[in-house]
Order: sequence, then structure tokens, then C-alpha cells
Amino acid sequence: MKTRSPIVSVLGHVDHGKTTLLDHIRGSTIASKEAGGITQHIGATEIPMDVISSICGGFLEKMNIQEQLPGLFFIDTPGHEAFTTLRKRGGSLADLAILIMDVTEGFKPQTYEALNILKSSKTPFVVAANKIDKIPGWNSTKGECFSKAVQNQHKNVVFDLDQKIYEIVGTLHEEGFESERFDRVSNFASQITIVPISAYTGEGLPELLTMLLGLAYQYLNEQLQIEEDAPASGTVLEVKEEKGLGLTIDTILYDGVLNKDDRIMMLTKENKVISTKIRSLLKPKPLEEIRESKTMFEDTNQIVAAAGVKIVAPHVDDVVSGSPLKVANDDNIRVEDELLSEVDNIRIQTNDIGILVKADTLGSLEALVNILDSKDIPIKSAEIGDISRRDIINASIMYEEDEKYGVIIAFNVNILPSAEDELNDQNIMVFQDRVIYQLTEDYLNWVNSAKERQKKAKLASIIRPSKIRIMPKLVFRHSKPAIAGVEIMSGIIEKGVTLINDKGHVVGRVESMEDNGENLPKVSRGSQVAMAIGDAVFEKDFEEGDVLYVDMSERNFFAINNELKDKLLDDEILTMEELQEIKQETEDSNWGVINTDWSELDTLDEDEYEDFY
Ligand SMILES: Nc1nc2c(ncn2[C@@H]2O[C@H](COP(=O)(O)OP(=O)(O)OP(=O)(O)O)[C@@H](O)[C@H]2O)c(=O)[nH]1
Repeated sequence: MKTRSPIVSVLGHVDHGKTTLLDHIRGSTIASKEAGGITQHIGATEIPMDVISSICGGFLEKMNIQEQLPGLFFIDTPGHEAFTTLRKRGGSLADLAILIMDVTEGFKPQTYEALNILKSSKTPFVVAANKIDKIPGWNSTKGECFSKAVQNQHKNVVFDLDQKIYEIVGTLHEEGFESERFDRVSNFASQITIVPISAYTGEGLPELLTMLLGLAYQYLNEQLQIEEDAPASGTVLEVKEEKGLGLTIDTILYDGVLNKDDRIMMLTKENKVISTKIRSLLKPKPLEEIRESKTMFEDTNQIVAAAGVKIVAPHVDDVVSGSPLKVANDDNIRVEDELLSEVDNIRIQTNDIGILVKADTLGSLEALVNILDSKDIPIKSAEIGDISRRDIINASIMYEEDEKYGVIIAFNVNILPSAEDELNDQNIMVFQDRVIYQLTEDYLNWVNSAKERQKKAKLASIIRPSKIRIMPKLVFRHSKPAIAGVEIMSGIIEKGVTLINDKGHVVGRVESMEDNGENLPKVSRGSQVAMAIGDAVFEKDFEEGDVLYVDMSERNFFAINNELKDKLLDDEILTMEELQEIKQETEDSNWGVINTDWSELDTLDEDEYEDFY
């Protein structure tokens, strides 16, 4: 057994300083070469303990931390959001995390997202409140520990910083975490530590690294014990083409040992297990040698966790980023089962009806599905890979079931050209964003605004009460259609409505209304227009001087009562009452008496809705 370095990932919003922090940590360690320097891995950087001790000065002793760990192993997060969701068996690939934020900006969408991911993967983390040197009046000293640097500041500057820290404490509290500035933490087991730093000047880095080590000692004892000669386990970061080498797999090993002649198993985008034999194991060359030889990598025969390694092997085209990687030299079936059970672990509950989800890696798919689940958004299918024509067709089938599920939520994937064409022909929505949590928000906002739009459309289609009078001596045409001069006596009348007389008989449908040669779609009280009434015959269906009412169904009547009544004018209300009287006398003595709630209308399907109108 040996203790490996804890794997640390740096998460945070765009531009809040992830790269600068990692660069600074690397930079300071390169500078302190005599202390042993760093090991550059594929996709990661390892800082040995003696280097950390030299950066942290007396802090480690002060914290009473024994030097038991080989160092800290930082995954190179920047520019690759999917890293935030890399997983290993039973949780996140990272054992520890730094949640970094710009102290002058506080929480931003990706900060919330990172926090959610840390919460759901239960990864212990430290908050780095970065860019303290940007606080107006801050007096920087390169590489200084925060505890000393803060003594060099004017009291107003310290006050400013504290205000900002307390805002972060407040937001963390709302998100379910108790936290404090590291030097005021009373209980390390229940409070998250916040370390003010500048990734730029290096201020506060000693404390940041010390706090990480503190977390490692507190939480990670067993997790870090590995068997040095056990077959390796790892997580695939990326499959990528490398000049002269073909397809290679960048992998982080978190357990065991990988040998050059090992056979390995990984998962494909289709969740199938592939088995392949390693051709070569590569690690980065030291910087000076890269300059001389221009080749970036060197061969190695064996590599022990924790480590980042580039693997050259055939048949790896379909391997998915985030896939587990395992050595399978003898008991292939067992290893295959283990891999498949990892996929099952990503518990994706699918429904008959729901949205489609696409993501680039197993980890990001899992994170996305978890967030959608927590918001009770049903998922029809969740898959890795670009959006294909088949996805668009499947989403359009869902659209037929329910408009709000005719949707694809996609993280870090592209729309294939053939799918673009199909998409143009369909009504479905594709949501794409680099922030997982933003995708869910956008989708929910869209669903809500669609509901609002539907409601507005329903309101707009309610027929309003209105009555008209056929003016004497102004019947211009007797039939097909009958055309007469009319006066609008109440309400607003729209083209297309049906008119009835005071005996409840249908007179005809308003085909058009005209005034001074102008065609009018709707006309309001007091106007006089020439009205064409289809199917009506003068002196059979209506006479000069007749008062005619706009006809409506009983449900429309209730809809007005429930939704529009306070918007009606007195004369319109009167017209409603007159219409009700006519209906009660001619159709049903209870017409318009038993009210049905409008909200029921929201649950009507299309046919019922048509019926209603
Ligand atoms: N003043 C100051 N600027 C900083 C500090 N840390 C980072 N910056 C600047 O902020 C900008 C963004 O920093 P990055 O390190 O690239 O941020 P990032 O989080 O890696 O950004 P992405 O990789 O795009 O997500 C750069 O211009 C940095 O120089 C800091 O402590 N102080």
C-alpha cells in the first residue's frame, strides 16, 4: 500500500482565475527548483510536498499537519468545462476542489454550477476569493501569505475585503453551506474555509494550499491508500489525435499501476465496452528537452497512480471522454461487468414522454441529468454525442405528444449538418449552453413563457359580447351575402362572429365590415358600417330596425365571467345579461348559471378546446 497525492480540481466561473492560479502554482514551484520541482503530467500537474512546505512556510507546522502526503495533484481544468464533471467509481475524479471566484464579482452562473456539482458529488472544497489585489487601495507583496499581507493594508481596504467575503458567506449560506474566512473558522468539520488570494501576485497561496492539505487529512485517509502493484483504474480525459501517433487517450490514473504491455478496457459513446492492447505509454518530456528535440512526449514502461498519462492504442475512436479505464489482463468478464455497472451507476431514469438530453462526456451527462431530475423535468433519453438527425426526429415525436417536450438540451456538443436541415423543418427547440445549470434555467423560463403565450392566445380568442342594430332604409343587398348599414350598440364586434336575433335564431356570419371603402376587421360601439352577413336573407332572417346579438357558447360566456368581466364596460355586461335571457328562453333555462372555472381550460386538449369555442 502507498498513499497517493489527492487529486485536486479548480472550478469556477469563466475568467475568475483558474488558469492564472494553476500557472502561479506551477510558476512558483518551477522557481523553487532546489526543492524538487514539479512533475508535469498529461492533463495534470503534481506539486510535491517539500515544494508545498517551502511555499507554505511555517503554516503546515502551525496547523499541526504531519507530512504524510506525497503532494497535491492538480487536474488542468482550464478551457475544458467537462473536467468539472469527471468522475471515478463512486464519485468525482477529484478528491478535493478549489472553488475559485473573483472576489470583486462574487457568485456567477458557473460558480453556482460548480457548487452544485461539488454538492452532489460530496467533494470537500475550499473557496478561493481571488483577485484581492484588485480591491481599491490594496498594497500587494508578491507571494506573501495572506495573514501578513493583510497587515499591510489600510483599515478601509480590510473593511472592503471583509464586506465582500461576507457577501460570499451569505450566498454560501443560502446554498446550504456554513463558511468563514479561514482564520476565523471555529469548526473545520462544519464550515467551509474561504481563503482570500491573488492568483496574480501569489498572495494567500500559502494558506490556500495549507487548507487543501488540511481537508485531505480530515477526509481522505482511506481514499488515498492505493495498492502500488494492483491493476490500474483511471478516467479518460480526452481522446485526441496526436501528430505522428494517431489517436491517443489522455487518462488520469487514480489507483494501481499501468504497464506498457497491459490490455485495457474502456466505454464507448454507445455504452459498449471495448478492449485494446496498449502500444505505448507516454508522459511529457521535461521542458528543456522539448525545446531541444521538439517532441513533446517520452516513452515509459510503467506508471503508478496518481498520474496523468497518454496512451497509444488501436481501436479507440469511439471511446468517450469521462469513461472509466481498467486493466483487463486476465479476468475480462469481471472487468467488463465492472465497467458496465459504472454506466448503470449513472442512474438515468427515462420516461415515455420527456425531453432529449445530449452531452459530451459521461460526467457532464450525469451532472445534467441530476440537475434536470432535481427540477422534476422528465427525460425521454439521455445520450453522449453530437445532435443527429435521429435526435431531431425523436424530439419531434415528443413535440406531437406535448410541445414542451419537443426539446433537446445539449451540453458541449454540436449539431451535425444533416440534423441542421431536419431542425429547420421542425418546430422543436434546441437549448445549448456552456453552463449546465443555465440550460435548465433557460428551459424552465421557456416553458413558462410558452404557458403565458398560450394563455394570452386563449384570452384573445374569447368572443366578446356585442349587439348591433340594422339601420332603416340602408339594406343594400338582400342576400348572398346580405349587406346592410348597421350601428354597433355595444361592445366590439369582430369579423367572423355569428349573429342571432332576440328569438335565438341564427341570422348569419359577419363576413366583412366596411366604412368609406375601408375594410375593418373589428368595429366598436357607436360606429356605423356596412356589414356583409353571409347566408342571411333580408326579410326572411332579419328586418330593418332589428337588434342582433353576437352568438357565443355557454363556455365562452363563463370564460368571460371568469377572466374578462372586470375589463368589460357596463353596456357590455348588460348585453351579456340580455343574451343570457335569450338563451334561457330558447335553449336551456339554466344557461350560464352553473359556472365552470376557467383554469380548467388549461387542461383541455386540442379537440376539447375547439369544442369550447
Ligand atoms: N488583478 C488580477 N487579475 C487576475 C487574477 N487572477 C486572474 N486574473 C486575470 O483575470 C483574467 C482571467 O483569468 P484566467 O486565469 O484566464 O481565468 P480562467 O478562470 O482560467 O478563465 P477561463 O479559462 O476562460 O475559464 C486574466 O486576464 C488574468 O490575468 C488576480 O488575482 N488578480
